[in-house]
Amino acid sequence: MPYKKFEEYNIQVTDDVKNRYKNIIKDLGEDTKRDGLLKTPERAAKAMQFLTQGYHQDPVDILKSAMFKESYNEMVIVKDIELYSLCEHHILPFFGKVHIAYIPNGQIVGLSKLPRVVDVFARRLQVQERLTEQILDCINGTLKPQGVAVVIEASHMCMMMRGVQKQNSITTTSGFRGQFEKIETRNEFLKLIGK
Ligand SMILES: Nc1nc2c(ncn2[C@@H]2O[C@H](COP(=O)(O)OP(=O)(O)OP(=O)(O)O)[C@@H](O)[C@H]2O)c(=O)[nH]1
Ligand SMILES: [Zn+2]
Repeated sequence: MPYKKFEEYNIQVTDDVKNRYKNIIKDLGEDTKRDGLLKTPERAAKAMQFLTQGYHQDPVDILKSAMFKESYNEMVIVKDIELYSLCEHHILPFFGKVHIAYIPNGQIVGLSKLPRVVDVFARRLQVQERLTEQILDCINGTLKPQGVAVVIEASHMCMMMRGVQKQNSITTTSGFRGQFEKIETRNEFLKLIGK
């Protein structure tokens, strides 16, 4: 979509979501005319648009914008990438860290593009398992490295603030492609990220 059209669409979405939030706040028992709540529907709408902006971004374009020919063919690891996403079952946050490694196959990628790809997929309604696979498949399919590995460690607010109310459980998911399917390479990566 051209940028101007997208901006117009975005303003329309803010307006629609804002009106729905106003009803939700009322239904939940609050007074929407209370001073502190007057702008809340609009703020909440904009916050949710920010947190789901990944639907309108292309992670393949992001990677392709900074791929460079290089002969380096050892493991590249970017670890401890902060993650904030929304669980698709409760629309509550889950958050933690992502560790990514790849072994180049003639091309390297600008390092910042890896966290950017994480954000594109994280800023959608997600489950941790699918998020892990989407990051993995995007890097594998675009950069075509000799191998790629992704590990995510996250805490889910839906298990903390409500439901089972467990404060200290951490969920780990992982995925490995290419060279990382070999146990020695996978173990080297896990050792380097301290696992
Ligand atoms: N596999 C997976 N499950 C998730 C994720 N985020 C939240 N969930 C789970 O999704 C499940 C939804 O289960 P339901 O029984 O339909 O929902 P619920 O009644 O709210 O469940 P409780 O959370 O157990 O109270 C829960 O077990 C959540 O813990 C995720 O990223 N991956
Ligand atoms: Zn949840």
